Amino acid sequence: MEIHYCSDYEKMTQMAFERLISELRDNPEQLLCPSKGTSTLGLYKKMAAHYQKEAAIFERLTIIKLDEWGGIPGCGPNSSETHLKTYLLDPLKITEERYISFDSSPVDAKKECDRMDNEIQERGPIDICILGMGKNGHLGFNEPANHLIPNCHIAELSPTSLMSSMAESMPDKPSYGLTMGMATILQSKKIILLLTGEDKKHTIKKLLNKEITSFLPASFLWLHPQVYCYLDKSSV
Ligand SMILES: O=C1O[C@H](COP(=O)(O)O)[C@@H](O)[C@H](O)[C@H]1O
Repeated sequence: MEIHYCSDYEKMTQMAFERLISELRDNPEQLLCPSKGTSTLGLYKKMAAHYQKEAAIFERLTIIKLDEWGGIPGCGPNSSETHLKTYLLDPLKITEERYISFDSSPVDAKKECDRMDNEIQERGPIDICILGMGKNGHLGFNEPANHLIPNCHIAELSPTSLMSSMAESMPDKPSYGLTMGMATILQSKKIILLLTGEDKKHTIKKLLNKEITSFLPASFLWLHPQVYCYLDKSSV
């Protein structure tokens, strides 16, 4: 993991943005997997603003959703779908055929995960995965546990996830999560990890110890050869 210590959130976002833009200029035909959340939001806003200057680098981009809250309406204000649509899909004019996504309220959640695995099989691997990390060290909805799951799966949401700002504002709580598994994430060719938040200090410190454990899913990123981690210094 290549760690870049940044003075604040803005600097962290700018550095990640420059890396991503340079990757897209080198090859605009990429499968990008962006996570939801506040850590990555600044980066998405910069990408949206940049579309006005250099639309061509986004015209062959395909986006795949990392995770989704299960059992809530996809078009509702708190879904990952709405988050991605507002901050990436609409501003970057990503057409339907260039978007792959978990349905938030499928009739059969297991079948929905199998469908996503097939999509990844056919159209993957992910070129660039953009990750934040939960307060408890989760990636997507791969929550700390004594074992982790490789492929797309139904996740039991941890109290930390259910207390996140996104979930807290939901009138009806999600009953489960739909997420890519750890193997799918780790098969990404490149990973950009954004770490920020006073409330994550303790977990970030543990991550920097380089001890790989299923109780800190983000620690598995130490096994990947190309992780670019941008760390907001106010979080260490
Ligand atoms: O629940 C989640 O949280 C992390 C981090 O969210 P943030 O708001 O603290 O940045 C997010 O990256 C992950 O995709 C999501 O499942």
